[in-house]
Amino acid sequence: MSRIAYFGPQGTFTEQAARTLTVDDELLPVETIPAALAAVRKGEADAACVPVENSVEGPVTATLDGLAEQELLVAVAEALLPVHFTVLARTDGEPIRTVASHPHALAQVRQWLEVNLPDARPVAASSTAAAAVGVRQGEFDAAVTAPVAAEHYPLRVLATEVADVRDARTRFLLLKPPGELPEPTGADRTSIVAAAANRTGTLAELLTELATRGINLTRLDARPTKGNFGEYLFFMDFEGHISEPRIGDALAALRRRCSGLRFLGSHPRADQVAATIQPGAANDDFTGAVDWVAAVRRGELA
Ligand SMILES: O=C(O)C(=O)C[C@]1(C(=O)O)C=C[C@@H](O)C=C1
Repeated sequence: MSRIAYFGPQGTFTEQAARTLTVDDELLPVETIPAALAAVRKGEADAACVPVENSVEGPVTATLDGLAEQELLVAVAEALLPVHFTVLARTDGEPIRTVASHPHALAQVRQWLEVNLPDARPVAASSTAAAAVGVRQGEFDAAVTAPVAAEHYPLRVLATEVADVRDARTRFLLLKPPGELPEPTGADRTSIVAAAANRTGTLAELLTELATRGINLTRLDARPTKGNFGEYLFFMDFEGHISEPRIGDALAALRRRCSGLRFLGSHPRADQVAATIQPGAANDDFTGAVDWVAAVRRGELA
């Protein structure tokens, strides 16, 4: 049985994601995303489950920063959850003056709050479930939570299915120390973080390495290096698996071009969308071309 640290406490969306990614494993709630990553790095957990991006609010920066720093962790699986919220309130019927949640959650219900709780002040909490704990303890009057939080925290259900944007989704990663990679499935995602020199055209050069190999980018986020203005780390997700010749070829080219490159994993996509393969960019095209060069070198082909 593995120990999975997840961004908790109990009743977060991340707990739901961890349950879809694990079977019979021990789930360990921790208060923050850095704490979940640290638990794996310190050997207190075998894997960590954390959110990485939301279709409305974009990247979860604590996860990106945590993956760029310290010992390497790689994603071995992902989960995609639909995101709509339940609003839980104190049970004494007092007016609601504060409404707490994770900043990503508050951003996804801004319009709903303006219409339905116009007098309530939004307050950032470390997670949606931590906000519910805060309401139980009398710190806040209401919390914007995952639907499952209502089962863990006995509070008054003020509203369900709350979301400014229908069909919002959050993607979660299961992260482990480097080891055996998941098998390729044909519908995989590879993630990297690249440090590039601050000069004209570097980002375009990196993207061109993918584009010329017919590799479809699925996410691009820039995070500051926290040093000089203008210096960024580029987080890229693209279709394909490192075991494929076309992806290996692209990674080798990126490795040459970047001042620093971290491989953050190749794993099956939760939506099972198969990679788009451009003409001339199939794995057979890459291996065939390498074989041809070898034959020419041996003097077998003109
Ligand atoms: O606080 C939680 O419940 C989380 O799992 C975090 C998180 C996020 O980081 O985006 C997950 C999904 C929702 O988009 C809102 C919050």
